[in-house]
Amino acid sequence: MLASMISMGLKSGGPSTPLKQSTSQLKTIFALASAPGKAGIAVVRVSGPDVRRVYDALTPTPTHKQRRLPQERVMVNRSIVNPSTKEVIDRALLVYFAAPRSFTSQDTLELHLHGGNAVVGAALNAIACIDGCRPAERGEFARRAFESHKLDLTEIEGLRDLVDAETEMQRRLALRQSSGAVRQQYDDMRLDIIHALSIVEAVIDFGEDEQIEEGVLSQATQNTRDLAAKIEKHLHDNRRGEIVRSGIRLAIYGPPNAGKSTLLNRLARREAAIVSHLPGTTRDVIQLSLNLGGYPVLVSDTAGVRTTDEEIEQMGVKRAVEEARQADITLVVLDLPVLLQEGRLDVDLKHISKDSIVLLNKSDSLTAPLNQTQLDKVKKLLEPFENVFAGSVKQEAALEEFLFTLTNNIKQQFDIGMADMPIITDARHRYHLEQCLQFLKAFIGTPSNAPVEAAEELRYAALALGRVTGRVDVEDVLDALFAGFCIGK
Ligand SMILES: Nc1nc2c(ncn2[C@@H]2O[C@H](COP(=O)(O)OP(=O)(O)OP(=O)(O)O)[C@@H](O)[C@H]2O)c(=O)[nH]1
Ligand SMILES: [Mg+2]
Repeated sequence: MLASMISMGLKSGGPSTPLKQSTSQLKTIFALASAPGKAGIAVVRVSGPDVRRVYDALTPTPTHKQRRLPQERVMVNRSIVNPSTKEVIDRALLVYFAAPRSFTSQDTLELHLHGGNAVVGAALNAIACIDGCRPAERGEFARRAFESHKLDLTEIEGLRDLVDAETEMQRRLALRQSSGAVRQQYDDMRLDIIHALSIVEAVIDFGEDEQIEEGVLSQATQNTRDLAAKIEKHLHDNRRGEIVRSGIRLAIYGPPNAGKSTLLNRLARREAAIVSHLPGTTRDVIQLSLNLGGYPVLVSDTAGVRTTDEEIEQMGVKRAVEEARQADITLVVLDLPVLLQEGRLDVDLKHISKDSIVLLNKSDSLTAPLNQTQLDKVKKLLEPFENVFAGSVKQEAALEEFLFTLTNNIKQQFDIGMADMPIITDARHRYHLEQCLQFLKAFIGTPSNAPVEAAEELRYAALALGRVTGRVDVEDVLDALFAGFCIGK
């Protein structure tokens, strides 16, 4: 019986009541919402309790007409005036969003002005003179959206990432997160924990006697085990979400003179790095951002690795090794003719990940195409590397082919297909999810005759998940759950 009541309780447990407005929320805030500088349009956003007054002050109305805010969500054309001088600032389009149907949940007015610096400056000055208004702090509109429970932290982070997205994959990831899909998953997991917690709480209150249906507690433990396994799976996502969000770090690594900087320049389509026939040309790490197949890639060209007495070059080599160590992908570039001639690797690849891609460069300067014996020999030298390609960064077709392979490799490693999109896009999420998992494991390991301790572990687990979304009100939800119960009555 208890099980069915709990599920009823879960359904009836609606969202907790919104927070009371803080003093700062009682002020009306305003800011330029579009990018600063000249543009066709500039959008100024005003939000807070004084929006009606701002509208009245900025739009002159013939005395015989009653002042009225425009219909919500309908664009209207108005002359904007300076309330003190009555001078017309601009003829603009205005949209009104009535509370709570706005981004901040408060009354909001958007002014779509002509996007000139003087127009925007005059409009902002005019609003600043209206009582109760002040310029918004960084992120304050989003903060109000969060505080009014309109958005949770993951959705706000998603919005921030959507604005920052430079590539298609970043956009996809951010859009999914900003539209609440990630929040939903965390909320579901949190609800599972609270469900288990309510059962353990019932055991504490009433003991494991006839009032609690047999098997309910063991079912809750099993559900928690399933949840722990699910969280573990999320944590083992190869950090795809975090990496795609911040950019995949790709290090070009190899001995001097192999063509590393030439490759970087071809990728950048400009002379980003100095190229010369002299070994040891590159000393510092040279970085640039690229978009490969929709994935953001931060490419680093590094100094050629060799033993040297030259102090500056030694520093460069150290940096190169460090860069390869930190990279998500390493691209090893070797000089193929030299490799064939010397019959041995002229760079130590022991510490380089075996998933790295190896480019055997300068195939164009071979006197004859690679034969099978040579190929086998090279493969043996490069064991256990499997992603090995021969080509030349100086030949357009070969370079295109190599880029195609590289992009596919990136797609495979960092795939964020719609079906299996990672939910962790931030180290913050990972930290709290790891914490949650620890508490769940502690719960699973707690003996059944210690329900108080077990409940405590679940409570912490729910709090850890709540920290991801910014909802830490376990008690609220428990209250709502228990309101639907009739245990012991
Ligand atoms: N024939 C041929 N020459 C190449 C190719 N790639 C690079 N080179 C030449 O090889 C020389 C060295 O190229 P870099 O790109 O400076 O080599 P690097 O690996 O950056 O060298 P360091 O900075 O010294 O580590 C230059 O003269 C390039 O023009 C290639 O595919 N074919
Ligand atoms: Mg170089």
